[in-house]
Amino acid sequence: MLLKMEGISKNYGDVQANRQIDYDLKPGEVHAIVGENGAGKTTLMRILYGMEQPSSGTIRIRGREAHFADPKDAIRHGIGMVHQHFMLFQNFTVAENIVIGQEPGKLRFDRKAAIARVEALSEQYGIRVDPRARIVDCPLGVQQRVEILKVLYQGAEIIILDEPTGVLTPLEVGELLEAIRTLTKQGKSFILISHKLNEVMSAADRITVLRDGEVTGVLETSRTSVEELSRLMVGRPLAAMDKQPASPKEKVLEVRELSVFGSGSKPAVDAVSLHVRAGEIVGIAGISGNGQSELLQAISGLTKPAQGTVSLLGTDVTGKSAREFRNAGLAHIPEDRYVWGANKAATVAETGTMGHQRKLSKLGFLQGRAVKARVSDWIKQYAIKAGSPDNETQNLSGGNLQKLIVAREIAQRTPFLIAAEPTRGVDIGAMETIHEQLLRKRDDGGAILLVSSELSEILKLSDRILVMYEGRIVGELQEGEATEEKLSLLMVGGKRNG
Ligand SMILES: Nc1ncnc2c1ncn2[C@@H]1O[C@H](COP(=O)(O)OP(=O)(O)OP(=O)(O)O)[C@@H](O)[C@H]1O
Repeated sequence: MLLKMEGISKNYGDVQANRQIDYDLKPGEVHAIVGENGAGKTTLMRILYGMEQPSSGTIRIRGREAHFADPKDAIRHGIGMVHQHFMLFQNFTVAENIVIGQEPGKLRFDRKAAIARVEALSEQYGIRVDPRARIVDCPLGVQQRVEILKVLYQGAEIIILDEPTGVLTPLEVGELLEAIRTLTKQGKSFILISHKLNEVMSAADRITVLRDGEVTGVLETSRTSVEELSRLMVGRPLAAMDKQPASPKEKVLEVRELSVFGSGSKPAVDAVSLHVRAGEIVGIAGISGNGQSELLQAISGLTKPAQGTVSLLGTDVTGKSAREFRNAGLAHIPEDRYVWGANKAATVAETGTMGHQRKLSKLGFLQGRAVKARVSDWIKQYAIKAGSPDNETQNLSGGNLQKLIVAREIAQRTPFLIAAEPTRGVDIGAMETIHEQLLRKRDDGGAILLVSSELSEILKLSDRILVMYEGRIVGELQEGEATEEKLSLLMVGGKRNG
């Protein structure tokens, strides 16, 4: 056995994040780990990568007991980790990022040698990159390949992939799965952490399921199903969702000829017009980086547009502040929960009021008890593993923080909601709850603009779908006529037939 983790436990105060976990990995194997938010997946991997020490348990590599004081130790033992948020230097080239820490050249950085090494590595493992390209200019799929080459350069035999497909396009997901297949043929092994059970089923040989810090099953992929995995993860079968046709009413959001400049010389959003009515969900499909982020920032008051107008319920709010947008009826589940949605040092209750303090204040004082009661309700309703409302936000697992922000924004009962990647990083049970809540808001007359890189999510929830490509809306499809194929074609700039 290449890797054997035995009886791993980890406590954080009263929280038992890992309980007596056994996990092993063979050479050339993909062994996935699945489980609800807060089940303990990240904790187990942080232990394997030397970022945390277990409270008890042992790790063996090829039969020999190993102790990792820090990630450098883990790397020396052949363990590499590709994090959910890539850790590359944006202004450096691909080659520089790969060799950093073990650069060729004694006194000066030997650029030519670095490029040659990266070319050889890329050839050896069949993973294509341009060593001279700067990271800022590389799409996310390429950046991920750079991360994988970087750990291979460091000598990794075991590669941990933490939620690797969250930010990828369908095409890039296919390329990643192909790269995994090529590397396992060469004897490399993968630990794959993912909430996407279909991808897990197609990539993994075995799957370990965690629930509340414990192993509830170790399954051969060929002998299990998505249904069995869900049951082991969540402890109950998932119900099919019932979506009634929409009955759209008055226009709530109206955007006219909106243009926004981003970092490039061309507008990131180019004369976009759209509207969302009360009682409908309008989905925006598109490969990330086609202007969706800039569009959302301009229609939520985070940036000012160069041109065009935005109105909410008939009031022109163009160029107003985020607070004025909120006062005019906006709630916003932001794309990046750490940049816009939460303050890590705040308590769970404070994060639960961010952006909405005024509504919860009397005579300028925040009503602490009322806030805690509300947050406690959400904790129950969305099954958020948060401990108490006084806990620190930074102790929440990624998916639990996402659930808290979603709960906060839906609970405002505003006429308009922007939902950007609302289920990124959340488990299938929570995804079901979030989808139900979004539909309920729509049925209560809310107008929702949904932006998601998950086509299945767009197709499941939207009443109308707009496709964004290079800053423009290049197509509009009604609920019944949209398919994954039609959307995918429009998303890469292709024309719609018939
Ligand atoms: N530093 C910490 N202090 C206190 N509690 C923590 C800390 N890190 C994690 N936890 C808790 O340990 C539990 C397991 O968290 P972990 O991040 O391992 O879950 P996960 O399965 O990776 O979840 P997700 O799918 O949301 O990423 C959670 O209840 C979390 O709140």
